[in-house]
Amino acid sequence: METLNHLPCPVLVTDHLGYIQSANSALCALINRSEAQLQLGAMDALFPLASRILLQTQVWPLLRSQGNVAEVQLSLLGPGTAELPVVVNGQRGSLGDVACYYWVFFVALERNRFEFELRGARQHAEDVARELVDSARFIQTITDALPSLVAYWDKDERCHFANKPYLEWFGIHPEDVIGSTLMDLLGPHRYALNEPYLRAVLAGEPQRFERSLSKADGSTGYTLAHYMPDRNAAGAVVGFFVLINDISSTKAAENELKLAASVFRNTVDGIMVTDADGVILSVNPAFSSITGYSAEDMLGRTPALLQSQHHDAAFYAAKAQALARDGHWAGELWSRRKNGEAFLEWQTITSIPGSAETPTRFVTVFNDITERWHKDERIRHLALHDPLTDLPNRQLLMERLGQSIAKTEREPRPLALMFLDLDQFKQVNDTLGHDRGDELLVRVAQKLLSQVRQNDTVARLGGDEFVILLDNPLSQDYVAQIAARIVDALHAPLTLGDQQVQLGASIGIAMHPRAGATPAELLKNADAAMYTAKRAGKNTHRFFNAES
Ligand SMILES: Nc1nc2c(ncn2[C@@H]2O[C@H](COP(=O)(O)OP(=O)(O)OP(=O)(O)O)[C@@H](O)[C@H]2O)c(=O)[nH]1
Repeated sequence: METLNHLPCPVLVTDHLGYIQSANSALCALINRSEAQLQLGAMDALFPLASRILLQTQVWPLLRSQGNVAEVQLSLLGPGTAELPVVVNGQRGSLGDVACYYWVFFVALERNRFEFELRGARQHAEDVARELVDSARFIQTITDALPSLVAYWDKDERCHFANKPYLEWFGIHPEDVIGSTLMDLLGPHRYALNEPYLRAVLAGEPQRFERSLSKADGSTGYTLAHYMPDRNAAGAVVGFFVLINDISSTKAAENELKLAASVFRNTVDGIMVTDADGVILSVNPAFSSITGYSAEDMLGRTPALLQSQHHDAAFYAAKAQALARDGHWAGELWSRRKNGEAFLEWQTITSIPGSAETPTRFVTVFNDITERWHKDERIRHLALHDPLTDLPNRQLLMERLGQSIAKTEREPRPLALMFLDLDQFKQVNDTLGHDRGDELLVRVAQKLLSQVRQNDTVARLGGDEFVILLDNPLSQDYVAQIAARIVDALHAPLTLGDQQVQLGASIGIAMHPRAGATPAELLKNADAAMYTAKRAGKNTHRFFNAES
């Protein structure tokens, strides 16, 4: 019975009649009796009357029939007259071959404390469990509301947690995800792609990688994934957290930006970005190669640095006004390179309206069309000039004549048209050759130009026929003087190679408007007057006279 003494609660062993076989030290201490005093006495003696009645009427019958009783509230006689409330549990047992009964007492006070502690522990466990449930729900709710995909996988690659976006991305039912493996989720192909990162994170290395990731709906998103190792208290990796962000739109925007930056760098068009005050914020390499100004030259300056002398202040003012009104301007513009050379550009300026976050910007895109302009000019020139002498041809002469006539309608003034034909030119060709004839025609052109003013026109109609348009000559006498001067100048001997040549010229003059109101009329009548001069003996001039 020694073992009973190790028990912290009071214990009594009786025979089937209730005689005490043994009592442990906890019981002896409780009721302040020695075991010897108790030995072989009736257990009833340990209880006050009320408890004894309960024992005999309730407890023993139950114990005999069932073999045990539990949680019976009785009182023990304590030291003096004290009654100690106890809770009694009885259990049938045996000592060798003899049946016996074990009685275990819980002192109510202790029992209450124990129960209190037990209740407290239970409450605590419930609270912890509730907290766990609450925190799981909290995490689930929070992560479900995130745009990111969140999951947790253990070291065996089994899923313990996945938020709603994660489930939706992969098209998994919430019930199916917990416990499923990564291989189940990803399939062999995607698993193989992810495997290096899995190995690395399970080896304790956080992973960050970008990847196209197909969705359950068949579309593909561009993602940025993070794998973060989860370690236990001992530092061993027990799983890993997954955080995936869909960065498709950021990536697309990034790609657009990259493309725009690449266009900015590589386009052959010059690009200049200014702020609302026209201060240059950036220029591209093509800008520098066209203008000769580096980015360092231009940043912080204004485009005024490029202005040429080709346009007046009104031009620039009109351009600024159109830009302010329409947010856009396009046109040709002469500008100046760093080396001072003028160049023609085709320029487009677009204003990019600002917002609260972004200020207004002006983007100027231009290309150098000087060369094309020169080519066009050359073509235009060739179309309107005589290739041999470079004098205006018939078409240009008629245009200018038309313009001059139109001008006289606004501000009346005299116009004289001289038709000049060389005398005996054929002979030059015949005797000196066609090349010498050409040379002579060029010399004649030069002589004619030297006889007239800047705003007069000397044209060659072809062969040895020239026309001179005198714009606003002082008088008919003045015209006659010029004609005589020209005849004299052409009559002066010329040296062609080693030959001396003396030419003559016949000039017919039509005065506007008397000798014709239209270019064609004037030309026809000047031609007629020239024939009159030829008939009069050549090397002279005649005015057109309608009566003659
Ligand atoms: N060298 C050269 N000769 C030309 C050119 N175009 C026309 N001719 C020649 O110029 C001559 C002009 O003819 P005409 O005006 O009838 O001859 P002309 O000898 O001046 O006769 P008159 O005017 O009556 O004095 C012709 O012999 C043409 O072949 C040219 O571009 N170069």
